[in-house]
Amino acid sequence: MKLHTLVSYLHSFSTFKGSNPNITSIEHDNRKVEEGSLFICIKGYTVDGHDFAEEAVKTGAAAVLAQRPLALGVPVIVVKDTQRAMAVLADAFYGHPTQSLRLIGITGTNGKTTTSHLIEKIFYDASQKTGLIGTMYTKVGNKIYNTRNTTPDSVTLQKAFHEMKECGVETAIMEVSSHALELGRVHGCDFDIAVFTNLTQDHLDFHGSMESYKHAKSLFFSQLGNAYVDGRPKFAVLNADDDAAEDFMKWTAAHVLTYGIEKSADIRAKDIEITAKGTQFTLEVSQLTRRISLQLVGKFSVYNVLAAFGAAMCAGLDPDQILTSIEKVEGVSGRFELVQAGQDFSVIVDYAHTPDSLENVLKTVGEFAPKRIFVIVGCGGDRDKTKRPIMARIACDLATDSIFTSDNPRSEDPHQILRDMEAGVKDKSYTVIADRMEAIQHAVSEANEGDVVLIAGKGHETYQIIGDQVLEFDDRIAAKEAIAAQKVKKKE
Ligand SMILES: CC(=O)N[C@H]1[C@@H](OP(=O)(O)OP(=O)(O)OC[C@H]2O[C@@H](n3ccc(=O)[nH]c3=O)[C@H](O)[C@@H]2O)O[C@H](CO)[C@@H](O)[C@@H]1O[C@H](C)C(=O)N[C@@H](C)C(=O)N[C@H](CCC(=O)O)C(=O)O
Ligand SMILES: Nc1ncnc2c1ncn2[C@@H]1O[C@H](COP(=O)(O)OP(=O)(O)OP(=O)(O)O)[C@@H](O)[C@H]1O
Ligand SMILES: N[C@H](CCC[C@H](N)C(=O)O)C(=O)O
Ligand SMILES: [Mg+2]
Repeated sequence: MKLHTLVSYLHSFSTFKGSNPNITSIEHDNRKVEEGSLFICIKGYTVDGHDFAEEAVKTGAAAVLAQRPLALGVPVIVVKDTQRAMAVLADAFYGHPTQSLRLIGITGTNGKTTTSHLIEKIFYDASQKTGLIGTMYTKVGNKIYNTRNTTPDSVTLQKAFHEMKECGVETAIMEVSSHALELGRVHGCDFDIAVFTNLTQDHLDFHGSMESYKHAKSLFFSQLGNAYVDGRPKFAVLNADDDAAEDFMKWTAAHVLTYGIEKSADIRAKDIEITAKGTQFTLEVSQLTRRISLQLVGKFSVYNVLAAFGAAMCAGLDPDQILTSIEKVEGVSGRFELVQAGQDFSVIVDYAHTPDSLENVLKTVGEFAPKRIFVIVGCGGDRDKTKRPIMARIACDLATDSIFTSDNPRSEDPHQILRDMEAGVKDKSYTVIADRMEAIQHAVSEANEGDVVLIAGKGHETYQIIGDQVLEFDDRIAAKEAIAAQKVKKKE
């Protein structure tokens, strides 16, 4: 696309004179620039992209978009907000892919990954070609790409949608994080269905307060558009049991479908029965009442299922077909995942890394655990510090044995993170073992027949980030190794 054509999509920019090169790609990282790229300078939290513009031009950038004039020998377009302009340009450069894709987004503190995987499974079973973007990976047709962020930056995002279009994807499902909403990563995405799971404490380091965290989430619904846009219906699927839903309902002009367990809702679950192997409940929606048998465990899983069901209903899928798909789902990687290594106690790996998710998962375990519950839990470094003492208290209140350990300390001192956790439980007993492998070994060596060991926080992650190092670490493998070593020890 020619530079002048591309730039014409921007509403306002400082006039520039100069050549009209062909733009071959859009990049905001100079290390990815190729001959003919448009390099976009982003002022980040760590560095300022403007400092890399010269390097980008040396590598072949044909033009630069910046927030201030730069003398570079290639056309420089100046805008007030390059982050916002990047979203507009990426959407245009890739041919507005989401205008002709069914796009379903899921936001909320917990349950985004699980719900998005459920929705993807439903559409896949309905013989649709699907795309998925989220915490675990980006899937385009049959191809899988690793992701750095739950919701990638606007260029990566639009590029993925474009690729989806190229390979015939009809429905794209994506997680929409609050960071993405705040930073405009999803500007330019034409969502058809916006799903809300819940709003509880997390990310206060970034948003500052629950109020502004909620505001970021609300943008998803207020920006959804009218009930019909170009003849396409727009839907907000909201969790009626979460207080925030009432406001989101007011702030969206789209059609609203609610789901819930406690309060009255369009889609309702009743008579829930939870066992270690699954969950049963009765689903009520308009004319349909059906007993559902899930392989997923916990009340929170019921919420995710209701949300996924609601989204699929909005897309016009057959309710019976949707429910058949849902009942077949065995689980999502790293979410309440059982580790079986021949031991006589249960080991569960789960991604609970917020107060609410930890409480939910421990209460769920409490529903069926006959004996002791060991929980191994840590809190991420460079993330919301205020959740640390709260998570420690939840662990001590709901488990019989709490072991505090490290969960991606990143640039922080792991011992300081542990001290922050301990501040919440001065009156309780617990064990602190900073090394995660040792913490798992400790729990495994203490657990007896019928006990449950819950390893929380890292779920599907296959790494431990300590300082700048990303070390290989997988809770599932660690647990298996610990169990095997324990068996050898017992034999000796
Ligand atoms: C706080 C935050 O969101 N940071 C994001 C931000 O990083 P940053 O502002 O530090 O970027 P930076 O390093 O200062 O770089 C500024 C600019 O210079 C460019 N640059 C940089 C270095 C260089 O050598 N050359 C160069 O051109 C960069 O490409 C960038 O355009 O922009 C990066 C590129 O888009 C993101 O990957 C990064 O996410 C980091 C990894 C992160 O940890 N984000 C978390 C907090 C986050 O966003 N989480 C949510 C999910 C949470 C949930 O699921 O609950 C998410 O959506 O992932
Ligand atoms: N609906 C829910 N309500 C509360 N807790 C939930 C819910 N669904 C899942 N959880 C808990 O939260 C953990 C994370 O779930 P999931 O990965 O689906 O959430 P997420 O919103 O994608 O998280 P992230 O923001 O880190 O990407 C699960 O392992 C489980 O413990
Ligand atoms: N999306 C979350 C994931 C947290 C996972 C946990 N293992 C941690 O590192 O804190 C975040 O980036 O805050
Ligand atoms: Mg996720």
